[in-house]
Amino acid sequence: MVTNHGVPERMMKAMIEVCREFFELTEEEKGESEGKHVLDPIRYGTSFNPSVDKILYWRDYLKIFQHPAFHSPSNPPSFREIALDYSKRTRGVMKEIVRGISESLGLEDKYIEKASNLENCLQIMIANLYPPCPQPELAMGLPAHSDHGLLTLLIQNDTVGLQVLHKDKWVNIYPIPNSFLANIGDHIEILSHGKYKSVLHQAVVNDRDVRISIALAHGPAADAAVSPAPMLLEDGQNPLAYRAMKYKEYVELQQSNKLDGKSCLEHIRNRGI
Ligand SMILES: O=C(O)CCC(=O)C(=O)O
Ligand SMILES: [Fe+2]
Repeated sequence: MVTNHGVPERMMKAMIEVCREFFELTEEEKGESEGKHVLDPIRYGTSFNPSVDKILYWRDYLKIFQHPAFHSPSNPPSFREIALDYSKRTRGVMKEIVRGISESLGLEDKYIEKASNLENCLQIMIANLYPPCPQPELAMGLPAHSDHGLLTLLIQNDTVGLQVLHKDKWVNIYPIPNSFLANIGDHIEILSHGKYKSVLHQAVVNDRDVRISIALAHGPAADAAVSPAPMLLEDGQNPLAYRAMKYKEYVELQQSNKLDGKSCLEHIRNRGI
C-alpha cells in the first residue's frame, strides 16, 4: 500500500466516479468503446476475454491506453480531462517506486527506467466494475493472475474484493482511502531475475455492493524487450533465462489467452538454463 504519494484524494475519487458514470451509460453508448483487438487503445467488454473464457467472470471492464499516446472515450465528456490528469500523476508515482526498486536491487536508480524506456512506457488504465452477484460463492470477478507490466497502481471504492496470494493463502486487501495498492508485475520479475516476484491476485464478488477498481498498469515501452539485469546474475547464470519478447507481444499473449496464474511468464522462461 502506498500512502503519502502526493496525488490529491479528490483526483482519485473523481476518477472512480467518472468510471462509474461510464459503466452507467447505455449499452449502445458504451458500445462505441468496444475494441475488437486486444491491442486496440480503447476496449470495453464483459468478463476477461469472452472469446477465450470458458466460464464468464462477473465483471465489466474498460481498458484505455493512456501513454505514450493518450486515449479517452468521448462519453462521459469529463472523462478525458480527469483521466489525463490522473494518468500523468500516477506515472510520476510509478517512476519514484521503480527507482526505489532499482536501488533496492543494488542497481543505479535509473537502471529500470533506462532498460525499459519508461519515457515511452505503455500505461494502460483498466477500470473494473463488479456488480452485486446473487450467488457470489459460484462466481469470480477475475481469476488468479499476475499483471504483465512492471508496476500496477490500483485504487478502489470502499468495497472489499481484491485478494492477494500470500504464503499460499488468499488474503483480503481492505481498501484504505487515499492510497494505492502497488502490485509487482511480470516485467519486474524478469528484470530482477526473480529477486522480485510478480504478485498473484484475484477479485471475488459479493451480493450487496457494486465494486469498482481502477488499475493503472505500467509496462516498458511497447517495442522494448527486456531481459534480466546482467549484474544480478550469479556466476554461471544465463541472461537468456527468459526469452526476450517485445512488451506489446507479451501483452497480446496474455490478453488473448485464458487468464491463468503466471502461465505467460512460464511460457517465456527458458528451462534448463
Ligand atoms: O479488481 C481488482 O481489484 C483487481 C483488478 C486487476 O487485477 C486487474 O485489473 O488486473
Ligand atoms: Fe491484475
